[in-house]
Amino acid sequence: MDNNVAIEVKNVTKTYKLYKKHSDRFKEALSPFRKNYHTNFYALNDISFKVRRGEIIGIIGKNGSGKSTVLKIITGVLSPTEGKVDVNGKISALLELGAGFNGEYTGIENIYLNGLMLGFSREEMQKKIDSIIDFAEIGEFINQPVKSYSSGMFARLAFSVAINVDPDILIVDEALAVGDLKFQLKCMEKFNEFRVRGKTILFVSHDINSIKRYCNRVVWINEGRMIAEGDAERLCDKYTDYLKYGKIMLSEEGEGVVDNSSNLQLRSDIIGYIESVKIFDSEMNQLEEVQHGNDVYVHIDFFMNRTDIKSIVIGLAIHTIDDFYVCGLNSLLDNMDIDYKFGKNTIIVKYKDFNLLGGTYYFDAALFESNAHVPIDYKAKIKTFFVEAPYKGEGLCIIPHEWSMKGD
Ligand SMILES: Nc1ncnc2c1ncn2[C@@H]1O[C@H](COP(=O)(O)OP(=O)(O)OP(=O)(O)O)[C@@H](O)[C@H]1O
Repeated sequence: MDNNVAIEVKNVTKTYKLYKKHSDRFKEALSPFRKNYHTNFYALNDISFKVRRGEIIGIIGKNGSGKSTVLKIITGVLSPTEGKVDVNGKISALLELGAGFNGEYTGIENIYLNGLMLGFSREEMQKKIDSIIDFAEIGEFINQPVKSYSSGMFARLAFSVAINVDPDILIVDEALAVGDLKFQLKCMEKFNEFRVRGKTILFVSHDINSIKRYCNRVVWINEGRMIAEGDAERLCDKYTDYLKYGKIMLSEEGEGVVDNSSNLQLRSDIIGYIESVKIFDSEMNQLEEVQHGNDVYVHIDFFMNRTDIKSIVIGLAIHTIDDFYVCGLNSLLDNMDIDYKFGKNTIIVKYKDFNLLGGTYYFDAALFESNAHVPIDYKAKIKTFFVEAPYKGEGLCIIPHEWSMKGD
Protein backbone atom coordinates (compact mmCIF):
# COMPACT_ATOMS: atom_id res chain seq x y z
CA MET A 1 0.00 0.00 0.00
CA ASP A 2 1.15 3.54 -0.76
CA ASN A 3 2.93 4.86 2.33
CA ASN A 4 0.86 8.04 2.31
CA VAL A 5 -2.30 6.05 2.70
CA ALA A 6 -3.39 5.25 6.26
CA ILE A 7 -6.51 3.24 5.45
CA GLU A 8 -7.65 1.68 2.23
CA VAL A 9 -11.14 0.21 2.04
CA LYS A 10 -11.40 -1.94 -1.08
CA ASN A 11 -14.73 -3.09 -2.47
CA VAL A 12 -16.09 -3.92 0.95
CA THR A 13 -19.47 -5.61 1.12
CA LYS A 14 -21.15 -6.78 4.29
CA THR A 15 -24.28 -8.87 4.08
CA TYR A 16 -26.46 -10.32 6.80
CA LYS A 17 -28.74 -13.26 6.27
CA LEU A 18 -32.29 -12.37 7.15
CA TYR A 19 -34.78 -15.11 8.01
CA LYS A 20 -38.52 -14.50 8.08
CA LYS A 21 -38.99 -17.00 10.92
CA HIS A 22 -36.63 -18.31 13.53
CA SER A 23 -37.27 -21.86 12.37
CA ASP A 24 -36.08 -21.02 8.84
CA ARG A 25 -32.53 -20.85 10.13
CA PHE A 26 -32.73 -24.51 11.26
CA LYS A 27 -34.53 -25.60 8.11
CA GLU A 28 -31.72 -24.08 6.05
CA ALA A 29 -29.00 -25.69 8.18
CA LEU A 30 -30.65 -29.08 7.93
CA SER A 31 -31.79 -28.88 4.30
CA PRO A 32 -30.41 -31.91 2.42
CA PHE A 33 -30.61 -29.97 -0.87
CA ARG A 34 -29.03 -26.80 0.57
CA LYS A 35 -32.22 -24.89 0.01
CA ASN A 36 -32.04 -21.17 0.90
CA TYR A 37 -34.48 -19.88 3.48
CA HIS A 38 -32.92 -16.45 3.83
CA THR A 39 -32.64 -13.18 1.95
CA ASN A 40 -29.40 -11.24 1.91
CA PHE A 41 -29.42 -7.81 3.49
CA TYR A 42 -26.63 -5.54 2.28
CA ALA A 43 -25.42 -3.46 5.22
CA LEU A 44 -22.58 -2.35 2.91
CA ASN A 45 -22.42 -2.77 -0.82
CA ASP A 46 -19.08 -2.42 -2.61
CA ILE A 47 -17.60 0.46 -0.62
CA SER A 48 -14.14 1.74 -1.57
CA PHE A 49 -12.23 4.76 -0.35
CA LYS A 50 -8.79 5.77 0.87
CA VAL A 51 -7.81 7.82 3.88
CA ARG A 52 -4.45 9.54 3.48
CA ARG A 53 -2.13 10.07 6.40
CA GLY A 54 -2.97 13.19 8.40
CA GLU A 55 -6.41 13.52 6.91
CA ILE A 56 -9.55 13.99 8.98
CA ILE A 57 -12.33 12.18 7.22
CA GLY A 58 -15.99 12.22 8.17
CA ILE A 59 -18.46 9.51 7.34
CA ILE A 60 -21.98 10.81 6.88
CA GLY A 61 -25.28 9.10 6.20
CA LYS A 62 -28.67 8.76 7.80
CA ASN A 63 -29.48 6.16 10.49
CA GLY A 64 -28.80 2.61 9.41
CA SER A 65 -26.83 3.62 6.32
CA GLY A 66 -23.80 1.59 7.34
CA LYS A 67 -21.43 4.08 8.99
CA SER A 68 -20.74 2.04 12.13
CA THR A 69 -20.39 -1.10 10.05
CA VAL A 70 -17.59 0.54 8.03
CA LEU A 71 -15.82 1.62 11.19
CA LYS A 72 -16.17 -1.81 12.76
CA ILE A 73 -14.73 -3.45 9.66
CA ILE A 74 -11.81 -1.01 9.64
CA THR A 75 -11.05 -1.70 13.29
CA GLY A 76 -11.40 -5.44 12.78
CA VAL A 77 -14.39 -5.87 15.10
CA LEU A 78 -16.36 -7.17 12.09
CA SER A 79 -15.08 -8.97 9.03
CA PRO A 80 -16.36 -8.07 5.58
CA THR A 81 -18.34 -10.57 3.49
CA GLU A 82 -16.35 -9.45 0.46
CA GLY A 83 -13.49 -7.03 -0.11
CA LYS A 84 -10.71 -6.03 2.24
CA VAL A 85 -9.31 -3.24 4.33
CA ASP A 86 -5.63 -2.32 4.61
CA VAL A 87 -4.48 -0.29 7.57
CA ASN A 88 -1.09 1.38 7.85
CA GLY A 89 -0.43 2.18 11.53
CA LYS A 90 -1.89 1.57 14.96
CA ILE A 91 -5.58 2.25 15.24
CA SER A 92 -7.41 3.24 18.36
CA ALA A 93 -11.16 3.51 18.28
CA LEU A 94 -13.53 5.50 20.43
CA LEU A 95 -16.25 3.14 19.39
CA GLU A 96 -18.14 0.74 21.57
CA LEU A 97 -16.11 2.07 24.47
CA GLY A 98 -14.75 -0.59 26.74
CA ALA A 99 -15.64 -3.45 24.39
CA GLY A 100 -12.35 -5.15 25.21
CA PHE A 101 -12.59 -4.72 28.99
CA ASN A 102 -12.85 -7.63 31.40
CA GLY A 103 -15.10 -6.91 34.38
CA GLU A 104 -13.14 -9.09 36.78
CA TYR A 105 -9.85 -7.25 36.15
CA THR A 106 -8.87 -4.03 37.85
CA GLY A 107 -8.68 -0.74 35.98
CA ILE A 108 -4.90 -1.02 35.71
CA GLU A 109 -5.03 -4.59 34.43
CA ASN A 110 -7.60 -3.58 31.86
CA ILE A 111 -5.39 -0.74 30.65
CA TYR A 112 -2.61 -3.24 29.91
CA LEU A 113 -5.05 -5.69 28.36
CA ASN A 114 -6.53 -3.03 26.12
CA GLY A 115 -3.10 -1.77 25.14
CA LEU A 116 -2.09 -5.26 24.15
CA MET A 117 -5.18 -5.59 21.99
CA LEU A 118 -4.28 -2.33 20.29
CA GLY A 119 -0.83 -3.72 19.51
CA PHE A 120 1.25 -2.02 22.24
CA SER A 121 3.76 -3.99 24.30
CA ARG A 122 3.72 -4.04 28.11
CA GLU A 123 6.81 -1.78 28.13
CA GLU A 124 5.16 0.70 25.80
CA MET A 125 2.05 0.72 27.99
CA GLN A 126 4.17 1.25 31.11
CA LYS A 127 5.25 4.59 29.68
CA LYS A 128 1.68 5.62 28.99
CA ILE A 129 -0.07 4.32 32.08
CA ASP A 130 0.34 7.41 34.28
CA SER A 131 -1.17 9.72 31.71
CA ILE A 132 -4.04 7.27 31.16
CA ILE A 133 -4.80 7.06 34.89
CA ASP A 134 -4.49 10.83 35.35
CA PHE A 135 -6.78 11.52 32.43
CA ALA A 136 -9.47 9.05 33.58
CA GLU A 137 -9.81 10.71 37.02
CA ILE A 138 -11.16 7.67 38.81
CA GLY A 139 -8.88 7.86 41.86
CA GLU A 140 -8.44 4.78 44.03
CA PHE A 141 -10.96 2.85 41.96
CA ILE A 142 -8.19 2.18 39.45
CA ASN A 143 -7.19 -0.77 41.65
CA GLN A 144 -10.73 -2.18 41.82
CA PRO A 145 -12.33 -4.58 39.32
CA VAL A 146 -14.06 -2.53 36.63
CA LYS A 147 -17.37 -4.33 37.30
CA SER A 148 -17.64 -2.13 40.41
CA TYR A 149 -17.36 1.08 38.32
CA SER A 150 -20.24 3.42 37.62
CA SER A 151 -21.03 3.69 33.92
CA GLY A 152 -19.42 7.14 33.86
CA MET A 153 -16.19 5.86 35.40
CA PHE A 154 -16.13 2.96 33.00
CA ALA A 155 -16.57 5.23 29.98
CA ARG A 156 -13.89 7.64 31.26
CA LEU A 157 -11.35 4.85 31.64
CA ALA A 158 -12.14 3.34 28.24
CA PHE A 159 -11.94 6.76 26.62
CA SER A 160 -8.73 7.58 28.41
CA VAL A 161 -7.04 4.41 27.17
CA ALA A 162 -8.22 4.90 23.60
CA ILE A 163 -7.08 8.48 23.37
CA ASN A 164 -3.87 8.33 25.43
CA VAL A 165 -2.19 5.33 23.80
CA ASP A 166 -1.10 7.75 21.07
CA PRO A 167 -2.31 5.77 18.08
CA ASP A 168 -1.48 6.69 14.48
CA ILE A 169 -5.13 6.57 13.51
CA LEU A 170 -8.03 7.57 15.72
CA ILE A 171 -11.56 6.43 15.00
CA VAL A 172 -14.33 8.36 16.66
CA ASP A 173 -17.96 7.31 16.53
CA GLU A 174 -20.16 9.96 18.17
CA ALA A 175 -18.21 9.21 21.31
CA LEU A 176 -16.69 12.56 22.18
CA ALA A 177 -19.51 13.29 24.58
CA VAL A 178 -18.79 10.97 27.49
CA GLY A 179 -18.71 11.97 31.14
CA ASP A 180 -19.43 15.38 32.61
CA LEU A 181 -18.77 18.71 30.95
CA LYS A 182 -15.28 19.02 32.42
CA PHE A 183 -14.30 15.62 31.08
CA GLN A 184 -15.83 16.39 27.68
CA LEU A 185 -13.74 19.57 27.47
CA LYS A 186 -10.64 17.54 28.26
CA CYS A 187 -11.54 15.07 25.51
CA MET A 188 -12.03 17.88 23.04
CA GLU A 189 -8.62 19.30 23.96
CA LYS A 190 -7.06 15.92 23.34
CA PHE A 191 -8.92 15.57 20.07
CA ASN A 192 -7.66 19.00 18.98
CA GLU A 193 -4.12 18.09 20.02
CA PHE A 194 -4.44 15.07 17.72
CA ARG A 195 -5.55 17.22 14.83
CA VAL A 196 -2.75 19.72 15.32
CA ARG A 197 -0.20 16.90 15.41
CA GLY A 198 -1.46 15.80 12.01
CA LYS A 199 -2.83 12.41 13.06
CA THR A 200 -5.24 10.55 10.84
CA ILE A 201 -8.79 10.71 12.15
CA LEU A 202 -11.94 8.99 10.96
CA PHE A 203 -14.99 10.61 12.41
CA VAL A 204 -18.66 9.68 12.43
CA SER A 205 -21.23 12.04 13.82
CA HIS A 206 -24.84 12.99 13.29
CA ASP A 207 -23.82 16.54 14.09
CA ILE A 208 -23.12 17.74 10.59
CA ASN A 209 -21.63 21.00 11.84
CA SER A 210 -18.91 19.21 13.77
CA ILE A 211 -18.13 17.22 10.63
CA LYS A 212 -17.81 20.50 8.74
CA ARG A 213 -15.69 21.95 11.50
CA TYR A 214 -13.18 19.14 11.80
CA CYS A 215 -13.07 17.22 8.53
CA ASN A 216 -11.29 17.95 5.28
CA ARG A 217 -13.12 15.31 3.35
CA VAL A 218 -16.25 13.21 3.78
CA VAL A 219 -17.54 9.91 2.52
CA TRP A 220 -21.33 9.78 2.15
CA ILE A 221 -22.99 6.42 2.55
CA ASN A 222 -26.65 5.77 1.87
CA GLU A 223 -28.34 2.40 2.37
CA GLY A 224 -24.99 0.65 2.30
CA ARG A 225 -23.79 2.27 -0.93
CA MET A 226 -21.27 5.02 -1.34
CA ILE A 227 -23.02 8.06 -2.78
CA ALA A 228 -20.11 10.48 -2.96
CA GLU A 229 -16.74 11.37 -1.59
CA GLY A 230 -15.27 14.86 -1.54
CA ASP A 231 -14.92 18.25 0.04
CA ALA A 232 -16.50 18.28 3.51
CA GLU A 233 -18.28 21.63 3.39
CA ARG A 234 -19.85 21.03 0.00
CA LEU A 235 -20.95 17.46 0.61
CA CYS A 236 -22.29 18.23 4.08
CA ASP A 237 -24.47 20.94 2.53
CA LYS A 238 -25.64 18.49 -0.15
CA TYR A 239 -26.36 15.94 2.57
CA THR A 240 -28.32 18.48 4.63
CA ASP A 241 -30.38 19.28 1.51
CA TYR A 242 -31.04 15.58 1.12
CA LEU A 243 -32.25 15.32 4.73
CA LYS A 244 -34.61 18.24 4.13
CA TYR A 245 -35.76 17.35 0.64
CA GLY A 246 -35.46 13.55 0.51
CA LYS A 247 -33.72 13.66 -2.85
CA ILE A 248 -30.02 13.31 -3.56
CA MET A 249 -28.91 16.12 -5.83
CA LEU A 250 -25.36 15.78 -7.03
CA SER A 251 -23.82 17.24 -10.17
CA GLU A 252 -23.90 13.97 -12.08
CA GLU A 253 -27.66 13.90 -11.67
CA GLY A 254 -28.20 17.36 -13.07
CA GLU A 255 -28.13 19.13 -9.75
CA GLY A 256 -29.34 22.68 -9.75
CA VAL A 257 -31.34 22.51 -12.94
CA VAL A 258 -35.01 22.53 -12.28
CA ASP A 259 -36.07 24.90 -14.98
CA ASN A 260 -39.79 25.25 -15.31
CA SER A 261 -39.60 28.16 -17.67
CA SER A 262 -42.57 28.57 -19.87
CA ASN A 263 -42.60 27.95 -23.57
CA LEU A 264 -45.58 30.16 -24.08
CA GLN A 265 -45.61 31.97 -27.40
CA LEU A 266 -46.86 35.50 -27.53
CA ARG A 267 -50.60 35.24 -27.38
CA SER A 268 -53.07 38.06 -27.45
CA ASP A 269 -54.92 36.90 -24.31
CA ILE A 270 -51.74 36.93 -22.26
CA ILE A 271 -50.57 40.29 -20.99
CA GLY A 272 -47.08 39.08 -20.32
CA TYR A 273 -45.12 36.32 -18.69
CA ILE A 274 -41.83 35.45 -17.03
CA GLU A 275 -39.74 33.40 -19.38
CA SER A 276 -36.63 32.47 -17.44
CA VAL A 277 -34.31 33.30 -14.59
CA LYS A 278 -30.58 32.97 -15.16
CA ILE A 279 -27.71 33.55 -12.79
CA PHE A 280 -24.41 35.21 -13.81
CA ASP A 281 -21.20 36.24 -12.12
CA SER A 282 -19.52 39.61 -12.68
CA GLU A 283 -17.70 38.24 -15.76
CA MET A 284 -21.03 37.28 -17.36
CA ASN A 285 -20.46 33.54 -16.88
CA GLN A 286 -23.75 31.76 -16.40
CA LEU A 287 -23.84 29.84 -13.12
CA GLU A 288 -25.67 26.92 -11.58
CA GLU A 289 -23.64 27.31 -8.46
CA VAL A 290 -23.01 30.51 -6.53
CA GLN A 291 -19.95 31.19 -4.41
CA HIS A 292 -20.88 32.60 -1.02
CA GLY A 293 -19.71 36.21 -0.72
CA ASN A 294 -19.48 36.94 -4.46
CA ASP A 295 -21.61 39.44 -6.35
CA VAL A 296 -24.41 37.66 -8.16
CA TYR A 297 -26.42 38.96 -11.12
CA VAL A 298 -29.85 37.46 -11.68
CA HIS A 299 -31.34 38.07 -15.12
CA ILE A 300 -35.10 37.78 -15.31
CA ASP A 301 -36.32 37.46 -18.89
CA PHE A 302 -39.97 38.40 -19.37
CA PHE A 303 -42.20 38.97 -22.36
CA MET A 304 -44.80 41.69 -22.63
CA ASN A 305 -47.64 41.28 -25.09
CA ARG A 306 -49.19 44.68 -24.45
CA THR A 307 -47.81 48.11 -23.86
CA ASP A 308 -50.91 49.74 -22.42
CA ILE A 309 -50.29 48.55 -18.84
CA LYS A 310 -49.24 51.72 -17.05
CA SER A 311 -46.62 50.15 -14.87
CA ILE A 312 -45.50 46.70 -13.99
CA VAL A 313 -43.63 45.22 -11.05
CA ILE A 314 -41.19 42.31 -11.10
CA GLY A 315 -40.69 40.22 -7.98
CA LEU A 316 -37.93 37.77 -7.15
CA ALA A 317 -38.02 35.47 -4.12
CA ILE A 318 -35.56 32.98 -2.70
CA HIS A 319 -36.69 29.84 -0.82
CA THR A 320 -34.70 27.06 0.75
CA ILE A 321 -35.16 23.61 -0.64
CA ASP A 322 -37.61 22.82 2.18
CA ASP A 323 -39.69 25.86 1.34
CA PHE A 324 -38.49 28.34 3.92
CA TYR A 325 -39.02 31.82 2.56
CA VAL A 326 -35.62 33.53 2.75
CA CYS A 327 -35.92 36.81 0.91
CA GLY A 328 -38.50 38.43 -1.33
CA LEU A 329 -37.79 41.59 -3.29
CA ASN A 330 -39.80 43.50 -5.80
CA SER A 331 -39.15 46.48 -8.01
CA LEU A 332 -41.91 48.48 -6.33
CA LEU A 333 -40.39 48.18 -2.86
CA ASP A 334 -37.04 49.17 -4.32
CA ASN A 335 -38.53 52.15 -6.19
CA MET A 336 -37.39 50.84 -9.54
CA ASP A 337 -39.56 51.98 -12.46
CA ILE A 338 -39.64 49.42 -15.21
CA ASP A 339 -39.56 50.91 -18.65
CA TYR A 340 -40.63 47.86 -20.56
CA LYS A 341 -41.14 47.36 -24.26
CA PHE A 342 -43.28 45.04 -26.35
CA GLY A 343 -41.69 41.56 -26.62
CA LYS A 344 -38.70 40.37 -24.68
CA ASN A 345 -37.30 42.33 -21.76
CA THR A 346 -34.59 41.51 -19.25
CA ILE A 347 -34.34 42.98 -15.81
CA ILE A 348 -31.24 42.41 -13.71
CA VAL A 349 -31.07 42.11 -9.94
CA LYS A 350 -27.58 42.40 -8.51
CA TYR A 351 -27.06 40.84 -5.09
CA LYS A 352 -23.94 42.31 -3.55
CA ASP A 353 -21.76 39.90 -1.55
CA PHE A 354 -24.36 37.13 -1.78
CA ASN A 355 -24.15 35.82 1.74
CA LEU A 356 -26.50 32.85 1.98
CA LEU A 357 -24.98 29.79 3.60
CA GLY A 358 -24.27 26.57 1.73
CA GLY A 359 -27.11 24.50 0.30
CA THR A 360 -29.72 24.36 -2.42
CA TYR A 361 -32.20 27.19 -2.92
CA TYR A 362 -34.63 28.23 -5.58
CA PHE A 363 -35.97 31.39 -7.11
CA ASP A 364 -39.61 32.25 -7.70
CA ALA A 365 -40.18 35.09 -10.15
CA ALA A 366 -43.33 37.06 -10.73
CA LEU A 367 -44.75 39.75 -12.95
CA PHE A 368 -47.36 42.02 -11.30
CA GLU A 369 -49.50 44.97 -12.16
CA SER A 370 -48.60 48.33 -10.63
CA ASN A 371 -49.53 47.57 -6.99
CA ALA A 372 -47.77 44.21 -6.85
CA HIS A 373 -51.04 42.58 -5.74
CA VAL A 374 -52.34 40.81 -8.80
CA PRO A 375 -49.81 38.51 -10.43
CA ILE A 376 -49.90 38.60 -14.21
CA ASP A 377 -47.59 35.62 -14.10
CA TYR A 378 -46.00 33.75 -11.19
CA LYS A 379 -43.35 31.11 -11.81
CA ALA A 380 -42.61 29.07 -8.68
CA LYS A 381 -39.27 27.26 -8.50
CA ILE A 382 -38.23 28.68 -11.82
CA LYS A 383 -34.55 28.32 -11.01
CA THR A 384 -32.77 26.07 -8.56
CA PHE A 385 -29.20 26.86 -7.51
CA PHE A 386 -26.59 25.68 -5.07
CA VAL A 387 -24.56 27.97 -2.82
CA GLU A 388 -21.04 26.84 -2.11
CA ALA A 389 -20.00 28.29 1.22
CA PRO A 390 -17.15 27.90 3.69
CA TYR A 391 -18.11 26.90 7.21
CA LYS A 392 -18.04 30.31 8.85
CA GLY A 393 -21.41 30.43 10.52
CA GLU A 394 -24.70 28.61 10.87
CA GLY A 395 -28.28 29.32 9.93
CA LEU A 396 -29.33 30.86 6.65
CA CYS A 397 -26.97 33.70 6.00
CA ILE A 398 -24.06 35.61 7.41
CA ILE A 399 -25.17 39.09 8.33
CA PRO A 400 -22.23 41.49 7.88
CA HIS A 401 -20.78 41.92 11.33
CA GLU A 402 -17.76 42.77 13.49
CA TRP A 403 -16.61 41.51 16.88
CA SER A 404 -14.98 43.68 19.52
CA MET A 405 -14.38 43.72 23.26
CA LYS A 406 -15.93 46.56 25.16
CA GLY A 407 -13.16 48.82 26.47
CA ASP A 408 -12.84 49.84 30.15
N1 LIG B 1 -26.12 -8.19 13.05
C1 LIG B 1 -26.89 -7.60 12.14
N2 LIG B 1 -27.83 -8.32 11.48
C2 LIG B 1 -28.62 -7.76 10.55
N3 LIG B 1 -28.54 -6.46 10.20
C3 LIG B 1 -27.64 -5.69 10.83
C4 LIG B 1 -26.77 -6.22 11.84
N4 LIG B 1 -25.97 -5.21 12.27
C5 LIG B 1 -26.34 -4.10 11.58
N5 LIG B 1 -27.33 -4.40 10.72
C6 LIG B 1 -28.00 -3.48 9.80
O1 LIG B 1 -27.02 -2.90 8.96
C7 LIG B 1 -27.39 -1.57 8.61
C8 LIG B 1 -26.23 -0.64 8.86
O2 LIG B 1 -26.08 -0.47 10.26
P1 LIG B 1 -25.05 0.57 10.91
O3 LIG B 1 -25.13 0.43 12.39
O4 LIG B 1 -23.72 0.43 10.28
O5 LIG B 1 -25.68 1.94 10.45
P2 LIG B 1 -25.26 3.40 10.92
O6 LIG B 1 -25.15 4.21 9.67
O7 LIG B 1 -24.07 3.38 11.80
O8 LIG B 1 -26.55 3.84 11.70
P3 LIG B 1 -26.69 4.86 12.97
O9 LIG B 1 -26.42 6.22 12.41
O10 LIG B 1 -28.12 4.69 13.36
O11 LIG B 1 -25.71 4.44 14.01
C9 LIG B 1 -28.63 -1.24 9.42
O12 LIG B 1 -29.77 -1.37 8.59
C10 LIG B 1 -28.64 -2.29 10.52
O13 LIG B 1 -29.96 -2.58 10.92
